[in-house]
Amino acid sequence: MASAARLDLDGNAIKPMTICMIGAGGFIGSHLCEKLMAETMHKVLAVDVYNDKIRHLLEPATHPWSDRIQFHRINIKHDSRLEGLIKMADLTVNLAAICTPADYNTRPLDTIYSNFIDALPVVKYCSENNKRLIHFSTCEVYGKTIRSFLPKDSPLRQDPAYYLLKEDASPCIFGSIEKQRWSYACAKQLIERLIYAEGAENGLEFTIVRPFNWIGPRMDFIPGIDGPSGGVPRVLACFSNNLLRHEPLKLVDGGQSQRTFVYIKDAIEAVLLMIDNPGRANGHIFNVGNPNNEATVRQLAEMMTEVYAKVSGEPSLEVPTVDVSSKEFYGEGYDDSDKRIPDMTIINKQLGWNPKTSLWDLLESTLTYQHRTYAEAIKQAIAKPVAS
Ligand SMILES: NC(=O)c1ccc[n+]([C@@H]2O[C@H](COP(=O)([O-])OP(=O)(O)OC[C@H]3O[C@@H](n4cnc5c(N)ncnc54)[C@H](O)[C@@H]3O)[C@@H](O)[C@H]2O)c1
Ligand SMILES: O=c1ccn([C@@H]2O[C@H](COP(=O)(O)OP(=O)(O)O[C@H]3OC[C@](O)(CO)[C@H]3O)[C@@H](O)[C@H]2O)c(=O)[nH]1
Repeated sequence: MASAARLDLDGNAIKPMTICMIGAGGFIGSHLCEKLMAETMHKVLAVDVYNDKIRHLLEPATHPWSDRIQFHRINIKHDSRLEGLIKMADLTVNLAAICTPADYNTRPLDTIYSNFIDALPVVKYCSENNKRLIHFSTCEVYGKTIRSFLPKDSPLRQDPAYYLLKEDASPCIFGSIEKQRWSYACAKQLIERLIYAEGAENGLEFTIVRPFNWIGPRMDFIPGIDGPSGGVPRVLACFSNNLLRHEPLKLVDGGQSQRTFVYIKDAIEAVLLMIDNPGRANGHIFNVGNPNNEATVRQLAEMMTEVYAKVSGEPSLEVPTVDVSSKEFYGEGYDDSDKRIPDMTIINKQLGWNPKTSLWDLLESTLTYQHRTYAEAIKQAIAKPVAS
């Protein structure tokens, strides 16, 4: 239970605030709502079109926090109630977005509208009403590394100067326009620039978060169980689905791309520090990731296979992975970030935050959750005769 006397990083008592959280029903939103209800006295106006992932917080009405969370089923594309909610709140956290790579090249218009156009009124209402904004961008704004353009045998490829991603120094390197994969990153970059300009010209108090592959329970959906059977979620859910169904994990273009993965619960600690320490967070762009948890997608697949066998007690397949081309998996216009390691200087200096959980440990708790939540439903779905 939350105690009233929480202190910020400078030793001052934190005053309870009202937070308008847009996209509260998603993966990150659900974890942030949980944290705010369990550990703070802040109030949340939770805005989303869905609430399945936060239903456990909304019902029953006897929860000790039930008067501190309200769900508003609103599509921010067209709902005049949004400005009123932002005005009512001290802080707006905007998480709403289309953010699954399978959509970027196949639904580029929806992707650009969602990540840029739909975010515009949120920025405008915050700026006009002098309200603080924490906006969720992405590590994808960095695009590809400089390293990826160096010859394969160049010794410079080992030099962090050519791959470490720094908020205030790294360039944003995207592919050509027909590589529609970059529609998302480009829309996110433009909204970042707009927010930054609102800060510079109109005094908007903002913080921009660039998440580096946050993963954990409730991420996306399992196709055919709690999402469309033909849907393609992000890699954690794709691989979980393969493991649950005893199918080989599909490695796109050989699984050579590299990512750093951070446990959602570690990352949420960083967001809470931003919420509670406006003096240290305002005006900053923060990388939030775990530089120690780097793996190629192939290594991730191998580790998830090993961890799943441990937590499920089921033996792994003899051939646990299969190669697939990106064109076959994602369609025309896909492209990829080669490597994503966050520089941690700014978040360390401003908020003293560091991630704690190793890749093995975070996969162990996440796959335990996936097995408990989905294994039985998958068994039943597989056993059900297909309707003719
Ligand atoms: N999870 C990550 O590792 C990661 C990495 C980089 C960036 N991000 C960013 O963080 C944010 C949240 O990501 P997530 O992983 O929780 O995604 P998510 O898809 O689980 O959550 C997004 C939520 O926004 C809601 N939403 C979308 N459009 C809406 C609209 N028009 N009106 C109301 N609600 C709407 C969705 O219903 C969903 O619940 C996104 O902006 C995403 O780009 C996340
Ligand atoms: O079955 C699969 C699914 C994916 N891959 C490859 O894994 C890499 C990571 O994929 P994913 O996590 O789906 O997405 P990205 O990391 O590329 O992009 C996300 O990063 C942050 C965010 O902004 C929001 O989460 C989003 O854009 C990738 O290389 C896939 O090709 C696979 O091999 N097999």
